[in-house]
Amino acid sequence: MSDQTIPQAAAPEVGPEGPPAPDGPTRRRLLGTAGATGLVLGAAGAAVGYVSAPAQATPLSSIGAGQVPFHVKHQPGITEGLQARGHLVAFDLAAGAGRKEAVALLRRWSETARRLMAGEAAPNDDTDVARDAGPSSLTITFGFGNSFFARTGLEKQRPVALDPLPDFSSDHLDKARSNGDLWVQIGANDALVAFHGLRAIQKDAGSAAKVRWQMNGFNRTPGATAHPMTARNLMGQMDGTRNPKPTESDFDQRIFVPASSKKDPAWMANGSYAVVRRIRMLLDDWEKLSLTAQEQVVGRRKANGAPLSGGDETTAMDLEKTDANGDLVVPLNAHARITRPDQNGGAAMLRRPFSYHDGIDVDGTPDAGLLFVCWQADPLRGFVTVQRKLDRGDALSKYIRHEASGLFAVPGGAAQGEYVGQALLEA
Ligand SMILES: C=CC1=C(C)c2cc3[nH]c(cc4nc(cc5[nH]c(cc1n2)c(C)c5CCC(=O)O)C(CCC(=O)O)=C4C)c(C)c3C=C
Ligand SMILES: [Fe+2]
Repeated sequence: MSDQTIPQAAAPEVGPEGPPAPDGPTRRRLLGTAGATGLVLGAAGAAVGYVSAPAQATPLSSIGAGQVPFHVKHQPGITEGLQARGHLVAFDLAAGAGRKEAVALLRRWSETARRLMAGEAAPNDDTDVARDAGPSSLTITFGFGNSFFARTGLEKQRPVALDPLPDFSSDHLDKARSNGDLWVQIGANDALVAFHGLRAIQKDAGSAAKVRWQMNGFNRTPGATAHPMTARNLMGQMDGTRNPKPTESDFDQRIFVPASSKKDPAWMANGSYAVVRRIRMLLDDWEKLSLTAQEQVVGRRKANGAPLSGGDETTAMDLEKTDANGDLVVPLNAHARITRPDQNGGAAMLRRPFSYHDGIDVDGTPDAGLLFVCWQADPLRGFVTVQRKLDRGDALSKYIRHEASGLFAVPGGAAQGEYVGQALLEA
């Protein structure tokens, strides 16, 4: 199994003629051809309807061609750059389904994920939704919730780290949209490719599992701005500046379970724990604040993400700096101050969220915010430690509401010929 060293999804090597094919063009090559050619012809010939694609190969655009490998040390969808579109979906095993059905399901899901991530058709009944696109950096990531283990008779394999998250005073959680036996995260840089993945995963579930909840999210399209590495959230802030970087020496130790872990079961080696929170943003209240007030809430400049103590986005925050009146320039309750690892006993997590917008309530309030997904080797030391601190006095808390929650054990990536979770299910 190869090491996963791809901070951004890589485009496959596709020459002007497409990838070499031993016995004629591959399906993906044809898909790319049809997509690109159809686009050009479609613009010119809209009045005469669709034109069938000629057989010459035309390379996919760089976004369509982005491909993330499936058989890697850590599951895909954790360290890759943010994707433009995301779907989160949780399933509960059906009544009467147990370990045997779970094995078959994870086998089906893994094969579907492997194929779709390579830009191939789904194994059964492909819906053709992504026919004209490449893999568009599709990732499909699988996790297990606390309730999965009793359902499958695998209680002894349940990680202690999956103990339910504590209640936080600011929680407004909807139980029906929280947790679940199984969790799947689907991300891609194209909305149709992502939906295609979601539909295939749902169809694969068949009678073995039923959807418990499902959420849709989005991020900026790659290449759409001059600051490709730091995205903005729906409050307009640069969000992700201080994320741990794969190049840092302690990155793996903070984000992934080591094979030598004494507190995690062996099947979690190279895995990670995902905390998922649907956090609504109270945008009407937030947008009434002046720019200065918004910056005081976060502790960073809105325009460029620089700390209020000065410099640019990457400048270290000076926590002690005072203004002419002797007041701290980064307020004591500023979000970016109190979430820092050095204020939380070293607690760190990799935040990899999607924004969401689920329409407008009857009173005109947007149902919009953040599908906050964070990754860590230990959720108690990571998310829980920081959220407890935020619960005690985060200036941002007046403007957000946690509405749903999930905690999932995400095993390491599947080796060639294996399926995700095999080490657990065949333990
Ligand atoms: C419990 C963990 C966290 C929750 C929940 C959370 C919600 C949340 N955050 C923002 C906006 C920003 N967060 C920023 C930094 C930041 N946030 C957390 C943790 C949670 N945030 C951490 C660990 C950090 C990094 C701290 C550090 O290492 O210094 C920032 C600043 C820029 C950045 O570093 O990303 C912003 C902006 C929102 C809007 C939100 C809920 C909707
Ligand atoms: Fe934050």
